[in-house]
Amino acid sequence: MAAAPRIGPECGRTETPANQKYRARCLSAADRGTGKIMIGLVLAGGKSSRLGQDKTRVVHEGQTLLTRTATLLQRHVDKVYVSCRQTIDVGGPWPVITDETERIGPAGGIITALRKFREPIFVLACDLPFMEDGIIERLMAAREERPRHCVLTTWQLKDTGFIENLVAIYEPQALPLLEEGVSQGLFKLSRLIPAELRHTVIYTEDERRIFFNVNYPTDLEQLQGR
Ligand SMILES: Nc1nc2c(ncn2[C@@H]2O[C@H](COP(=O)(O)OP(=O)(O)OP(=O)(O)O)[C@@H](O)[C@H]2O)c(=O)[nH]1
Repeated sequence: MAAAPRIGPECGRTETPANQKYRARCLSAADRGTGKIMIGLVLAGGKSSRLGQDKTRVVHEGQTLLTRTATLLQRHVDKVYVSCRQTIDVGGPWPVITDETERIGPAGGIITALRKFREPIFVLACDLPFMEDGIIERLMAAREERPRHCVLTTWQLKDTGFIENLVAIYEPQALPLLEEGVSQGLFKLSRLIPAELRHTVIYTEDERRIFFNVNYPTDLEQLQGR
């Protein structure tokens, strides 16, 4: 069965003229945007409410999750920024970008960075302790091969179809779609970019452990082998 459309009148959202215009612009985007990605964005502005402690400070193998993630991403891009709701001590050389719009979760951080740079951005959540260089490299290679209209290159779990929106490359052409969705009250990234504008790379059940993320105290216990 075909996936349900996530944008437009078919899914109950109002398709405004502005939305249609943005969509057409994205679909006809001529600049394919190949070449090295310069900007990396580590998302670190969450509330960690389920974990009950600041997940950026969780230490794993001698490093905080924030330091580990920023250091990993730094190996693949020119400049890494840390995305937060307010200025924090990131414990490293990475500049902080504070969200222009609050209370919309990771979308706020991504929108703020896309507005600032107008360049493709490699987005990585800070709570992925087993993330690897190979995953970043494979996503970058996949971006080079994407259909030219796609504004997002991201990972998808083979068996369930689950989309990993926070290990992903957002093109500048994604910005109007994100802004439009947010203005309509949609904050979940999975609903902001329609499937036809998304280029996905499949990962298997065996690779799932690489995408393990720390959300709950039980995840932390698992991470620390308790
Ligand atoms: N810049 C920014 N990053 C965010 C925001 N909300 C979440 N993130 C980051 O996005 C990633 C995924 O966050 P979630 O696990 O969904 O949310 P969380 O706030 O960390 O945790 P919960 O409060 O338990 O939902 C993490 O790296 C967060 O730090 C936000 O409002 N702004």
